[in-house]
Amino acid sequence: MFHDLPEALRARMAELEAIDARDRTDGTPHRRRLRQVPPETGRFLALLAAAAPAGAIVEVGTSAGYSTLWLALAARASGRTVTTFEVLPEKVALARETFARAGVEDVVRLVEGDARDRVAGLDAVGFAFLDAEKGAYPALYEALLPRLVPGGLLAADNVLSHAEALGPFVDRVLGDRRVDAVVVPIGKGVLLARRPGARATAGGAEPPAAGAGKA
Ligand SMILES: C[S@@+](CC[C@H](N)C(=O)[O-])C[C@H]1O[C@@H](n2cnc3c(N)ncnc32)[C@H](O)[C@@H]1O
Repeated sequence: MFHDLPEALRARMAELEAIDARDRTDGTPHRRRLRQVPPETGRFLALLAAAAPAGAIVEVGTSAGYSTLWLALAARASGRTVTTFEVLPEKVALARETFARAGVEDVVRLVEGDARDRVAGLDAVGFAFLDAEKGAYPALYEALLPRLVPGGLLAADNVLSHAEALGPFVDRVLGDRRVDAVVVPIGKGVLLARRPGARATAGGAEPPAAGAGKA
């Protein structure tokens, strides 16, 4: 996925990385800042999404579409699509520009509006990524969890950078018997939860051990 990135996609990623870095130092107001995941988190999300069981890839919090580009790589690699939700019209416009310029419109569906009103319409989610306002995480988690397929994954960003605001949510998920969860110290801290239920290997059977069947 990460080798030989299409030039148009690589160029838009680099442009958004530069805007995001500038935003963080030049006093750009919070609402206008892109507030993107760092590249290592993007790569991590792409690997998780590509390895997740069959089902849609869903993102809440598109901004200008930087993390969506990483998820689009996973979508291409695994033959699925990304549905991404963004509430601010100015961010929707930027994201549309990103997807057109990066050439990923065929694998990305951008939904405008508050995801809390819209995730109920989803089903069979293989991978979900939460990167929205922190106060919305508990409601979004509860709405998305029943929509995860068995073995489906949910990742939530900023759990270390916003440890105080997200602490109660993280504790609740870590103690939630409906999932297995862990905090991964990558980037700004990713809470990763898996809904149990799927067998570990395709077809539901373990591959034969090396040498099995030999006398
Ligand atoms: C941290 S930024 C997302 C950054 C993006 N994931 C990336 O890494 O490139 C959060 C975005 O979520 C959007 N947002 C916040 N709450 C939302 C909600 N309830 N539904 C949809 N979008 C939301 C904000 O407008 C903002 O653009």
